[in-house]
Amino acid sequence: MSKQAFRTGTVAIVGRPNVGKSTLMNQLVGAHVAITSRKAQTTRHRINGLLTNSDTQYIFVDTPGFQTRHTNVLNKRMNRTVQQVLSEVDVIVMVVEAWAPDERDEPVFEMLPDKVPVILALNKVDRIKDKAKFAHVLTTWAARRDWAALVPVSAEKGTATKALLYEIRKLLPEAPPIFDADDITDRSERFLAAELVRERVFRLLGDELPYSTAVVIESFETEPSPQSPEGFRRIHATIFVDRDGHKAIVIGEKGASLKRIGTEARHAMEALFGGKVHLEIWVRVKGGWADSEKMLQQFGYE
Ligand SMILES: Nc1nc2c(ncn2[C@@H]2O[C@H](COP(=O)(O)OP(=O)(O)OP(=O)(O)O)[C@@H](O)[C@H]2O)c(=O)[nH]1
Repeated sequence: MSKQAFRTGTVAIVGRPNVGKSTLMNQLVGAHVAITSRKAQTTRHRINGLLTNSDTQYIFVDTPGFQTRHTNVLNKRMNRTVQQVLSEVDVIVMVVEAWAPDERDEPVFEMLPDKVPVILALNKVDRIKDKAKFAHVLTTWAARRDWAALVPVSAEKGTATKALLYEIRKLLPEAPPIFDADDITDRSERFLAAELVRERVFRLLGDELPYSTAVVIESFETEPSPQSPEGFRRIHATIFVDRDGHKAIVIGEKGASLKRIGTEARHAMEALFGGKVHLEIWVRVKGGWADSEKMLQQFGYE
């Protein structure tokens, strides 16, 4: 049998909050996920995860801060960024909940570009009881646009996620891999953990905090865990800012920003490291850090 041509391409996973995007991403990329913010400079977009197997490299790109709930100026601008990213990927996977179309899916649906193939992943099928109703949901979605495929999945149980990868592969261009499969193994988990927190700070607050933050991992402990062979990690990080005003921005109203940074960074760490993570983040003001060579070294910027 002749060997299949290698395929490499970019994939964006979109969907309204809580439909299971992170869970799906974790299932798809498994242990091979790589957050490679430095590497990301070699492609046009930031990378959320990477899966390389014998014939395909899936590059899952980040769609920063897609917001449907609030429509302030910043969010509108961020949504334009999302649209830009979506128009440039090879494949889009739109995730919805399988039991019924939901009007909250509409803003995401409306953002889908015409020129990029879109796969509809109907997630959480493990909770489907009424098969006839589900068939109706499928037909309703099928009529809405020319989907590349409709794939019922359970991100949580891992049902049909292989089928989804198969459908994605079909739509990727023939090309050699961009990343080595194990390119990041020389990066310590500690380093990656700091990058993940920093990435979230930039992703959520980048416009307000240009380059004035640094992240230091104060402690990083891995304990054995009966629930997971990869262990349980306790990570304590500090976000350094150089002004009190910036500290307030990072923390946000009633701590909302910091909470979101923590939750998203923790999800990303769990995807990357494989086991559960307990993440604690503090914000400290350290004036002028960006000008101090000693501090820069301490923060890992040579
Ligand atoms: N029953 C069931 N629950 C699922 C499945 N996939 C995800 N969930 C649950 O749905 C909830 C949301 O999952 P997430 O992966 O955090 O969803 P998300 O779309 O990334 O959410 P945001 O980060 O808010 O955008 C979690 O409680 C998951 O456990 C599934 O296949 N079946």
